[in-house]
Amino acid sequence: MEVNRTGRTFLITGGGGYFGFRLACALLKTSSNVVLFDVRPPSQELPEGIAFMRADIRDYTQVEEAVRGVNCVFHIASYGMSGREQLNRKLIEEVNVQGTENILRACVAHRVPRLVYMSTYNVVFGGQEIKDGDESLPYLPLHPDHYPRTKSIAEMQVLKANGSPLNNSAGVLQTSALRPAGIYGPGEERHLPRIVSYIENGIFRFVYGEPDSLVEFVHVDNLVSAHMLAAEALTEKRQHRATGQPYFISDGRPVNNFEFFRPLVEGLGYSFPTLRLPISLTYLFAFLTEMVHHIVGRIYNFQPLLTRTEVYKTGVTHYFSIRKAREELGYEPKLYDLEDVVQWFRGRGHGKKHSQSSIKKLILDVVLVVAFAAVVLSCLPVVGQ
Ligand SMILES: NC(=O)c1ccc[n+]([C@@H]2O[C@H](COP(=O)([O-])OP(=O)(O)OC[C@H]3O[C@@H](n4cnc5c(N)ncnc54)[C@H](O)[C@@H]3O)[C@@H](O)[C@H]2O)c1
Repeated sequence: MEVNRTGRTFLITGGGGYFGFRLACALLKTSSNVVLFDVRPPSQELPEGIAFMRADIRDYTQVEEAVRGVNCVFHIASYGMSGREQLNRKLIEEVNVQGTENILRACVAHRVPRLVYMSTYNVVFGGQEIKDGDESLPYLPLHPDHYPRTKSIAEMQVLKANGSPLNNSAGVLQTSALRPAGIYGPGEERHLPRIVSYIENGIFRFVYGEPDSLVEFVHVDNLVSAHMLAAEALTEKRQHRATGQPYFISDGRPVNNFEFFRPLVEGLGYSFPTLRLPISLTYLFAFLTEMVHHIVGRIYNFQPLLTRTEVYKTGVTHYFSIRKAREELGYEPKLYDLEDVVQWFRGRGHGKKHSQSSIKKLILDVVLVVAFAAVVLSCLPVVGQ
């Protein structure tokens, strides 16, 4: 790893991921040195001025080495957000909780004055309806699964560490936490490829929940600007305005989850589904999928079609005010749509080219009908009680 330690140096944990790399490229334009810290390298080539360190936040020695000489840490690395990752409790705990402890300890020991933590909506949301919530909402006392529980613990650790005296009386550590909505943008690697594969494989045949249920998204570049503003707002120049504070960050436009993706479905040449299922039935289906994964997952760790958490994250209304971020950080989201995402997928050969064979379609229909019949049948004893 070759870094020029003169000038400002930013360390991005999880910098090999989609968001971390995008943030790094934006920071580079401000003539800063950037170090990416990740267990995997970014999928794109490293521009000059960005260094990559292959390392693990669970290893304190590696974290210590990375933070030396750094002015600000963006702590983005995490594990367990979606799909089968959500079911690996041990790794989720180690990366999200112990990893964050290591980062904070190393910042104090090596006199890093600023840290911005990438948190999530899910520290306060666990499937209950929230309309125009704000930062006064309490942390959810009981989390339905490990990812939000550990993100919540980590966020509390980060905000509690605010004001910690740095080693050798070199001032104090200033911290802030950003809680973003679901991230989208061209090249996004976590949600969009999975959604596109469901569309292309004919699995996206139904939507669920109420048509007027609302959720939120954030374009990657709006989120990048929020991170840069938060880091600025931890400096003396901005009167340490963001110190010890959490902020909800989104595009500021609540939307129905499935309607949000309509331009992607149609832009790739597919029809938007007309079948709408009750959320309770979909939840039960997700529960059964998780049960099957629990039994079969040790032999074949398949990607579950949907988990219960994903069902309520997409089907239950929850959106938050970005007023605090506007007022205190100066955050002003730009208007984006899914057009660049559609073009990104089209540019890589995606999009409907010919109609699916009727045999394949028939088999898929039968599989889906059987799966849902199993869900309905499994409800019957409960209904009869
Ligand atoms: N994707 C979203 O919609 C969304 C929404 C809200 C919050 N977030 C938060 O954004 C951040 C990025 O999330 P993501 O999952 O979407 O992106 P991601 O998977 O692209 O980034 C996470 C990165 O962390 C790295 N990482 C995992 N374990 C590590 C370890 N032990 N040591 C070092 N690096 C490690 C991964 O290799 C990966 O590159 C996370 O903190 C997540 O909680 C994401």
